[in-house]
Order: sequence, then structure tokens, then C-alpha cells
Amino acid sequence: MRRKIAQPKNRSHVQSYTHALTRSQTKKAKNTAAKPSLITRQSLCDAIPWFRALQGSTYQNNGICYGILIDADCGPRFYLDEEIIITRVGGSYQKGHDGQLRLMQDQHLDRYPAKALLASLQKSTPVGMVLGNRNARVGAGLPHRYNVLAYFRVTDIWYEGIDGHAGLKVRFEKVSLVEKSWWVASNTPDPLPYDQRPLIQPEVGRCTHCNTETPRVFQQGWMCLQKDCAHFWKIGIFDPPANLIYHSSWLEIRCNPQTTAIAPHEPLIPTTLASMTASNGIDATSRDTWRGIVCPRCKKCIQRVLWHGWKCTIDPPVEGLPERCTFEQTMQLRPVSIREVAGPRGLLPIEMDDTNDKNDGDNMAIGQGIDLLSHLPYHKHTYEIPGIGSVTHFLANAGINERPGGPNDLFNILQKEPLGLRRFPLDIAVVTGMLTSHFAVNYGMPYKYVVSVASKGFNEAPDAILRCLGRLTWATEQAVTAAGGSVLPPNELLALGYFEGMKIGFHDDGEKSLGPTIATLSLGASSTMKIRMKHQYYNGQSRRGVLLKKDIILPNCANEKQRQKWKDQFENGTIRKEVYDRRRTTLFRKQRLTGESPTQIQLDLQHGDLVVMHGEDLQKCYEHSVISSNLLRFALTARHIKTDCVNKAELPKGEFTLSPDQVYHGN
Ligand SMILES: O=C(O)CCC(=O)C(=O)O
Ligand SMILES: [Fe+2]
Repeated sequence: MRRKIAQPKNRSHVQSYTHALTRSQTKKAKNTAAKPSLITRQSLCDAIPWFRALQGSTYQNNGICYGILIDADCGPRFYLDEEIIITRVGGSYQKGHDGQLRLMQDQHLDRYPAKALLASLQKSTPVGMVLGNRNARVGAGLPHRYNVLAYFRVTDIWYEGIDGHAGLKVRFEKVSLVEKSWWVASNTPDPLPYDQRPLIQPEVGRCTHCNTETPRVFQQGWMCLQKDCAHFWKIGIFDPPANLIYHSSWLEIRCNPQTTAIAPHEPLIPTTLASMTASNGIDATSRDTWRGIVCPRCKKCIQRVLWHGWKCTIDPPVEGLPERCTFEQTMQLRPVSIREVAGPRGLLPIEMDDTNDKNDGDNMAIGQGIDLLSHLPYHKHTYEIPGIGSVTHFLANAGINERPGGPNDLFNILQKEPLGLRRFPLDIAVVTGMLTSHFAVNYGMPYKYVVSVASKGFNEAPDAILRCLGRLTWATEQAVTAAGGSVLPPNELLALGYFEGMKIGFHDDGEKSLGPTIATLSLGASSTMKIRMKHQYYNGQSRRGVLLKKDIILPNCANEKQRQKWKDQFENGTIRKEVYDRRRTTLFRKQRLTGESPTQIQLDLQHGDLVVMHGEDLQKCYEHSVISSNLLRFALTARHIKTDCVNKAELPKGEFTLSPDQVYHGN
């Protein structure tokens, strides 16, 4: 390989981006810092397709490394300039008491992640480089938590002596030798074209013991870098000094871009934004549109938080702090027609046969009742869970949906209204900064669903939202009356918006402040709702194997008959508590009970359908999820929030009066 040196060096420094903040500003900045959702690893992985690794420093796919994150401690002799990076290969390191990483064992080229880096080298695959601001050497000067540098090629991987073991190091060379690197000081001269750089031959040496020829890596002398050779990591017969530095030829040699072509597999920075704004026919709610982007102004990775587009800084500006990036890209959402997304039932006139009534998936048939007549034009399916509650599904059809002010109109209007829908960080996320996979806005009494959401008063709600509330009030009354309960009218409405591929994962709606009834109206794309027992009630014990103090035996739970028998024996005094507990522990252990409950009730929710879940224990013992199927769906869920659980100042938010045409009578 013919390689040349870079331009005569005015060795550059990483540019300093740190704002000069006073101490009080720094404190303020910490307190009011952008929500973690905007600066986390999740933002990076969401925006960058070649780095979808939420953990570790390497992103690999099919055995090839496509992206590297350099953060925190990069091992001895970490090196970075405008075109070269030399760093350790991850894995096999552990943090000691002093906080320093130590190599615990020899690394091997045939193990990941080294193997994936070697594959990138052999297959000439460029590796995208991200630099984190926790990097001990250069991090402090960087503008963001994660900074996309450029595409690099892997030129060499070799062994060094590290902490008494053979540790792997890797040398990366920037793919483009033409563009000036953004991370160097602005007064660094532009790079010389490759043709104008002086030719350099690498210095090589041959080991007198293993006879292998390798380049000279270090200034202090040539060393054999074959880890199994007796002369490994020696300069002559001596151990190398602690202050080893790289030899100039090792740093300055470059691959000839003409003879060693290397093509990036995709743009370093995805073109999502450009393609969205060029109105080139991409649907504004398709899967690609709710990925993150790299801010074209400040280069921060940002997630799609807002319904209408991307905004670099979501939080309002804080007085006394430097202004944050104001980049904002809203997009016109192409109106989605009901014909494009609705399932067949929402588009067909009512049929009096029972074909519609086979649509509700493969249920485990917990007391399923079908009522085709009493709620006409709806069909009604009810699932009774004895002692727990019921799920009522009102199935709509074109007759219902096409009425003025009905689901078709509501779907069209909700697309045009500025509802204030946005994604929220999940409180219980496994990875910090993980956002919900749906957009949400709450109206009326405050309600905390899977995340905390600020509520808007019903006096701010558009007509369409109040019409939905009218329908949900009707469905609540019908289902609760049929179940023989007393109706608590809804005073809260959570609107969810689902783009293509969005969902709400398993959760319950069982907050202390909630009444026992939850009603949902589906608009637009069809979706699948699954209801299953919570893990502990299905198995009779917690995930950690702790027995339920009072076993609740739900229909179809694991070991239903056996558990019921022992529970009866315990309750009527035939067996003592120790025996009861021992029997259950032994049985559960033997069966290694750890699985989730199979779906107990599965509903095919179509445009215009209403679902009412009723019964407090339903939310205590069961959980539900909904997966949307197509470009656009809205789910409007109304509940009754107990007013004594609400902060007095917020009570007016839940007050509303429906006009006669917002009230619904079930037609
Ligand atoms: O999208 C749906 O139909 C259900 C929404 C839901 O479960 C909720 O808002 O808690
Ligand atoms: Fe829910």
C-alpha cells in the first residue's frame, strides 16, 4: 500500500466549544438543563442509523463494525488529531477502585468487538465515529454529549502490552482527506490534497525471533507486536518506557484515496430532514419521519418529540443563560384519508350476519357475549371476567362513521387541529431518555398514565375533542349500566396519536385517583389491543419468586386448579400457612415459572370502535397494549378522576358542558 504523509504539521488541537459560563450560570444550567431525553444515548441511536447500539462502544451488524463511540477512558496512548484516531478495542476492561479501567485478560482478534473491526478493515467498510464529551482527553471542549465526527477507515489493529496483558489497539484514518475536520481549531490550515503531500514509506522491522515483519509504531523504537512471540513488547531486550509516543510515520502515513477506494454505505448524517422537506411523496407519518435527526445548525442529535416536526431545544429559554440552538423544522402533515388506513369494517355498511363478530382475534373466551341488536347500529362484544370486571367492545361500521360529526369527520378534523401532541420520556424506561412510541396530550383533570403529562383544561379543548368526550360518555354509560354498576362520568381525556409503527406497550390504567371505568374511541388505522394477566397474578409469584400473600386466582392463570385447591384448603383451615407456602414454592420452582401470561383477550380495533374496560381489579390484575397498523391513528381515552385526589387549583380544568350536538346518543 502506497501511503503518504499529511501536510507538514501544525499539529492541531480540538477546538474549544465550552461557553464561558460564570459559576452561578453553570449552577443554573445544571438545574434547568435540557431534559435528559434530549441529550441521551437514545437520541444518538435514534438519529444515527450506523450507531443503533444503546450499550457498548461498537455498533456491529452481521459481524461488521459500522460505528464507534469514543467516550470516557480510552486506555493508554489514546490519540486524536484531524485525520487519525488511535484507541483501545473495547471489552475485557474493568474499572478498578481508583476509577481507572484495567485490562483483565488478553484480548483476541477472533473475538468481538475486535473481530468486527477486523471485518471492517478487510471489507473496506467505513466506520462512523462519535466522540462523547466524557472523553478524558478532549471531551470538555466538545459542544454536545455525543458528537458525530466523520467516517473513518480501519487501517491497522495490533497488540500492545497493557496492564500485563496483550491488549488490542486500532488505528483509524479519516476517509475524506479533502474536507477540513470540524473538530479542529478554526485557524488550522486546510488539508493539502493527497497528490500534493510528500510520499512516505512506513518504517518496518523484522523480528529476529518470530521472523514477522511489522511497521514501526513507536518513536522510542521498533517492537514485535505478535502477542505470542517471546520478543513481544520489547525494545531490543528491554521493556518499553512508560512514556511511549507514536512514531511520526505511523501518524502521518495515509491511504491513497485513488487506489484504496472506500465507499460509505449511507450518508454520515441521514437525509431524513432534507427528504421530508422536499415534499417528495414521503408520508409525513411514515416510520422514517419519527426517527431523530442531527440538527443541521448545531449538530446535536435530537429526537422527534413534537407532532409537527423537530425542535432542537424544547425547553423555554432561561434568563441569564446563553441562548440554546433555536433550530426548528415543522412539516405540513399530508392529510391521511380514512380510505387509506381504516380496516374493512369501518368502511362497510352494517351486516346483520355475524361475520364481523369473528374479527376479535383468538380469544381465550373469558365469558364472551355477543349482542347484535340492543346497541344497533353497533354490534357489542362483552368479555366478563368473573369477580374482576368486563371489557366491552362496540364495533362500528360505515353507517356510524359517515354520519356528520361522526368518526370520519373527527378523524379529518383532529389531523388539522393543533392539539399539542408530543412524545414524553418514559418514567420507567430501561434506557434513560427513551420516549413513548406515541404522541400524547391530556385534557381535563390531570392524569398520570405511563408518563407524567401536563393537562390542558377542557375550556381549551377544540370541538372535536368534546365530541369525542360525548361519545366516550355514552359508551361508559352503556357498558357500566349493563354491568350493573353506577356510572361515574368521565372528566379527563387523554388523546394519543400513533404514526406508522407506533404503539403503547403493556401497562395498566390503574392509578389511585382513577374511577373503575376507562373508555377508548379509535379513529383511523386499525389496531390490535391485547389484554393479559400481570406477571405476578398469572404465575402466583413475583418475578423474583416471592409468593403472593393473598393468591388471586384468575381464569386461565398458571396452575389454576391446583392453586385454587390449596387456597381453599388454606382458607378453610385444612392446611397451615407454612404447608400452603411450601407447596406453592415447590411447584413454582419445579416449573420454573417466569413466563408472561398469554393474551387473554385480543380485540381488533377499527375506525369508530369504542372499548370500555370496567372494574377496579381489572387494572390491578390485568395489563393491556395496543399496536397500531398503519400511517395514522388516534385513540381518545376518557376516565373519571376522583376530584378529592386533584390539586384544588387544577379542578377547573375538568369542568365542561357539552353542547347538544356534542352529546352522543349512540347512533
Ligand atoms: O390506543 C389505545 O387504544 C389505548 C390507549 C391506552 O391504553 C391508554 O391511553 O392508556
Ligand atoms: Fe391504557
